[in-house]
Amino acid sequence: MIEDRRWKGVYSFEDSPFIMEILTELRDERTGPIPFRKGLVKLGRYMAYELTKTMETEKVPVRTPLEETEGVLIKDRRNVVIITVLRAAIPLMEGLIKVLDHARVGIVSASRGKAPKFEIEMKYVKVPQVKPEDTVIIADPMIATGSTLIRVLDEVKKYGKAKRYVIVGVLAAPEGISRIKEAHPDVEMFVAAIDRELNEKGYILPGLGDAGDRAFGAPIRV
Ligand SMILES: O=P(O)(O)OC[C@H]1O[C@H](OP(=O)(O)OP(=O)(O)O)[C@H](O)[C@@H]1O
Ligand SMILES: O=c1cc[nH]c(=O)[nH]1
Ligand SMILES: [Mg+2]
Repeated sequence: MIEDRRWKGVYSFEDSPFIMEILTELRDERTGPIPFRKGLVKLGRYMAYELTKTMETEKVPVRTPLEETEGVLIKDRRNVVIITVLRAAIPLMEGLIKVLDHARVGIVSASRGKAPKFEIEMKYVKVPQVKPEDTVIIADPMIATGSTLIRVLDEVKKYGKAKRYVIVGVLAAPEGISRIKEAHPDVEMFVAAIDRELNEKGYILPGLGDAGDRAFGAPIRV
């Protein structure tokens, strides 16, 4: 996990060959929906494991069949809310919750409109009460213009003040990170990699394409 020099509290996993190998398969245009979803689940699991290294722990007594010794309890792992941003975060959340198995889960829908406005349509919001001891993890694989996550954070912050707000994603563009940090400076970000830029349609370059469509197929309008 490396903190990027450009922003405070923004980390990538470019130092982890295993996470980079999963990302390479996700980027590959030949990867179909089944391995794509499996890759997102794997990333969620390993990124959650890495995230536990940043959580508060305490020493606890434990009795083995032979004697009393000292063990560890990750206190913060008991106080997690995962916000799943439809659609593409569904498999990422499935991975995160394997490690953060005590998590309460909120679901929000967010659909980004076309360039140049990229208006966010948010029709469905089901979020649990957020408590002061909670770490709120917002799962969304793609952080492009940042509009989606700014809107999600504005919304989620209405449900109570958390100890930490943490975005977990796969790829982020520098433009999106800067906009999110400007609007919500308290937010930490953990992404597999930070890519170069956005194209004129708001897609991340080199990126992996449309994460929702690659995981679930392109929707049609009827
Ligand atoms: O940072 P932004 O510019 O706001 O873009 C990022 C958003 O775009 C994608 O969602 P999309 O609207 O395509 O919905 P989907 O997951 O249903 O495909 C992605 O999953 C993010 O939520
Ligand atoms: O590159 C991008 C940008 C937004 N949403 C995606 O799924 N991919
Ligand atoms: Mg999409």
